Amino acid sequence: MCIRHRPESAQRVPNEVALGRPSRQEAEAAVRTLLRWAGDDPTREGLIDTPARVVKAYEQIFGGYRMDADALLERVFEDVEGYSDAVLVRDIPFYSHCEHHMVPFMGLAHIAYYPTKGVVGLSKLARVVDAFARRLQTQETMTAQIADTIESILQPRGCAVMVEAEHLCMAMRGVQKAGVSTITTQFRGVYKSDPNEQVRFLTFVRNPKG
Ligand SMILES: Nc1nc2c(ncn2[C@@H]2O[C@H](COP(=O)(O)OP(=O)(O)OP(=O)(O)O)[C@@H](O)[C@H]2O)c(=O)[nH]1
Ligand SMILES: [Zn+2]
Repeated sequence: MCIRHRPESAQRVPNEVALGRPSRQEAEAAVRTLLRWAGDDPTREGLIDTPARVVKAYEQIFGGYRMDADALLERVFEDVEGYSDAVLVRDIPFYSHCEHHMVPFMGLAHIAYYPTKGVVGLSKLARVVDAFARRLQTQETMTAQIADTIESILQPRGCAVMVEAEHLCMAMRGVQKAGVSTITTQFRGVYKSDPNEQVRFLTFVRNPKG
């Protein structure tokens, strides 16, 4: 097993101090404002604890801003008998929020990479998905960020990421089309240069579970 060390400058966590993060009290007051704007009374019994609950929920669903995705891939297992074929982790469920409406989009992520100097713990790939999903996102940005992190930290021969999701901002408001699926992909290394690798990836992703 080996742990890679990275320079501070390589870490990609937004700097909360530089962003001037508001206090919890300020965040709760903002929720009360939105409740009033929506037409309800934040002082009624059913809503009295809601601002605190919303802020607590935001800590989790936007917890990705405080996750260092690069660090999640630091530990590599080298003792795998020279295994060097693709590793594909598919059907990773995620929940994110679109940066345009702050409304959820959710779906599945599929990730493959060709290891070079050992393999990474499988759960860590799912954690990388969460690190980017738990932020305000576009699906395209999230897909690219996952691929960028795997490529820069693991330096694999190739890396493929596919994300398929439904955006509630298209289902419950606006154009109101439920059940629409959006698919985004990023192919790097051999997955970019060799169309056969893309086909193999898509075949594994689509292969029915048996
Ligand atoms: N490309 C992309 N678009 C997204 C994503 N999430 C939401 N959108 C779209 O962002 C667009 C925002 O469009 P705007 O015209 O600025 O906002 P709007 O008036 O609320 O648009 P409507 O949703 O059409 O009512 C919409 O077309 C959404 O469907 C995403 O992850 N990727
Ligand atoms: Zn949206």
